[in-house]
Amino acid sequence: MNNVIRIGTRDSELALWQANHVKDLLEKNGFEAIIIPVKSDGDLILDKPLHELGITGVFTKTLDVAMLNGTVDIAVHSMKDVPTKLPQGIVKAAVLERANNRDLLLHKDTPKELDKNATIATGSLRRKAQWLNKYPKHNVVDLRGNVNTRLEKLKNNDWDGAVFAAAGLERINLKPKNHTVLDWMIPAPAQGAMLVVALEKDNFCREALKKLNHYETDICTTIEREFLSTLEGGCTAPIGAIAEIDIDYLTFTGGLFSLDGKQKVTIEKRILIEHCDDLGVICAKEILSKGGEEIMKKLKKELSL
Ligand SMILES: NCc1[nH]cc(CCC(=O)O)c1CC(=O)O
Repeated sequence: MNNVIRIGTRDSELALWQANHVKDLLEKNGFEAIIIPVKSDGDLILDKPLHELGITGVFTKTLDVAMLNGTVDIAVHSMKDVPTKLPQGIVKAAVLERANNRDLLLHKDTPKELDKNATIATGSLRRKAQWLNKYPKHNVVDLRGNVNTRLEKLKNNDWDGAVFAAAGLERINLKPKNHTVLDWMIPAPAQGAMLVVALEKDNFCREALKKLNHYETDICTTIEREFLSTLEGGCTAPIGAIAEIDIDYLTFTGGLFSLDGKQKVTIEKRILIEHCDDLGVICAKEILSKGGEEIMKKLKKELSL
C-alpha cells in the first residue's frame, strides 16, 4: 500500500501556505505527504448531484469532489470558509491551533482618525454590518477576491481602508504596518483556525491527523460553529462568534446583525469549561429570543433564502 498522504488545496498563496503547513506537521509526525493543488471547478462530476451529497460551500466544493473522486486523500481549509454541515462521507479529521483570530483595518495611508464619511471596503456581510453599526455615516463598498487580489485593489482605489483577517495576512507575511486591530469587531466563527478533512472511511489518514488536532481550538471552534448553525439554518448571515479559553474558563462572545447594521443582538458568557457542552446552541437560542428571531426573518427575506 502506498502511504503517501495526498493533500488537496486550492491554489491561492494563502491556501498553499496552509497546505504546506499541514505537510510539515505530518512529516514531523513521521508521515509522508505531497501537495496537490486543485485548480478550478472544472471536474465537479460525481455519480450523484452535488446537492444530494450535501456539497454546498463555494470555497470547498472542488476539494470535496476531489476527495470523493479519490484524486486527493485530505483537504486543508480555512475553517471559517467551511459550511457547518460537512458533505456525506467527509469528516473533520483535525483542527489546527488557532492563529490570530482578529479582523484588521488596513489603511490606505498611515493610520489616522477616519473621516466622518469615510469609505471602507469589505465583501463580508458580517464586517459590513458591524462597521455600519459602529460608523453609521460611513460608506461601505464591496471588495472580493483572495487576499492578494484584495490588497491590490486597495492599492488601486481611493478607499480609506479595507478589512482583512489578521491570520491570512500574517501567514503569507503581508501584514502591513499601517493597520489597526479591530478588537471591537466580533470575528467570523472559526476565524484563524484551519480544518483538515478526510474521508470517513479512511482510517489511515484519520489516525495520522489525530496527532495534529489542537484540543482547545477544537473546543472553541465547535462552540462557535454550533452557535452559527443554530442561528443561520443555511444562509450566510452577518454572524460573529469567538470563544477563548483562559485556564479553566471559556469566554464566548457572539452577535447577530441586520445587514444595514442598525439592529444587533449580542451575547457574552464566561463559564467553566466543564460546563460548556451545548454552549453555542444555548447562546444562539438566547440571541433568537432576545430579538434575533426577527433579524433572522428579515435577513432570510433580504438574502432571498
Ligand atoms: N473569506 C476569505 C478568507 N478565508 C480565510 C481567510 C483568512 C484566514 C482565516 O481567517 O482563518 C480569509 C481572508 C479574509 O477574511 O480576509
